[in-house]
Amino acid sequence: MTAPDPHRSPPTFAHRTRIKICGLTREADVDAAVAAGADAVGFVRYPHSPRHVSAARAAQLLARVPPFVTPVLLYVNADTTEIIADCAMLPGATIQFHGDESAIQCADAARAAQRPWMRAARIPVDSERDFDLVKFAHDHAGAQGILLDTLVEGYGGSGKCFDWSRLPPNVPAHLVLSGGLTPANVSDGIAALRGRGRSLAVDVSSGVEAHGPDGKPLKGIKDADKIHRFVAAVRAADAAIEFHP
Ligand SMILES: O=C(O)c1ccccc1N[C@@H]1O[C@H](COP(=O)(O)O)[C@@H](O)[C@H]1O
Repeated sequence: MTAPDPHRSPPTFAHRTRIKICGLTREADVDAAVAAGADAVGFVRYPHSPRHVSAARAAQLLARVPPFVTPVLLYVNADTTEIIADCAMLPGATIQFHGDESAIQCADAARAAQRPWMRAARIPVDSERDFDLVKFAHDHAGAQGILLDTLVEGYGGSGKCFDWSRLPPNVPAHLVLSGGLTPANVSDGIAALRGRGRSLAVDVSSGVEAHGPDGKPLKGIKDADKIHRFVAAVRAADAAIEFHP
């Protein structure tokens, strides 16, 4: 066997941006997300969302998910008792708090449900309004990650972007970029956010949904081709930015 050359330059690694596909309501869409290589699949447990699924339906969908793909349950101002009951039915799920919950409410509910949790930071689009993401990350230090979404009426899933360039350069948290991502813009989002947090993941819902014959989005119905193109765009962005340890 040849001895390794000590003068060879160290290997370079392409960073792997993790991917969550959210708002799944159908078996075919869960299968498409998994087949495309998604790391996480999201189920909306907010009754006012057009993508809402019951806990029983989430359990049916989750039953198809293979090992090493993380289910995520999205809540908006839900009761802790509901979250605990869901988590008892839905093994291995991470909790995503996407409403007006305080940091203490998030931490207490997640502790009671014995699950890791993410907190959505809802960033204003209005450039006059500041959002202190570093303070937000400190306030939610118990969160596994901070998910960045656009501040909209109706809490989320709007398909709208915020201005990525206004985020601070160093955020003491694992970041998940969401809000209006699509196969066309996700590589720009990754380039804008890479290196600003401890790690970077992306999350998409509207941007991989199907449209009806009238051109209107079919909320909760995904398009398998868009999911594949979204994942391919993320992988291409990763390959374009090499990471030197
Ligand atoms: O999907 C919803 O209907 C929803 C409702 C309430 C809060 C959050 C919601 N979705 C999440 O919002 C972000 C961004 O979504 P999009 O890609 O802009 O549509 C994402 O985490 C969704 O899961």
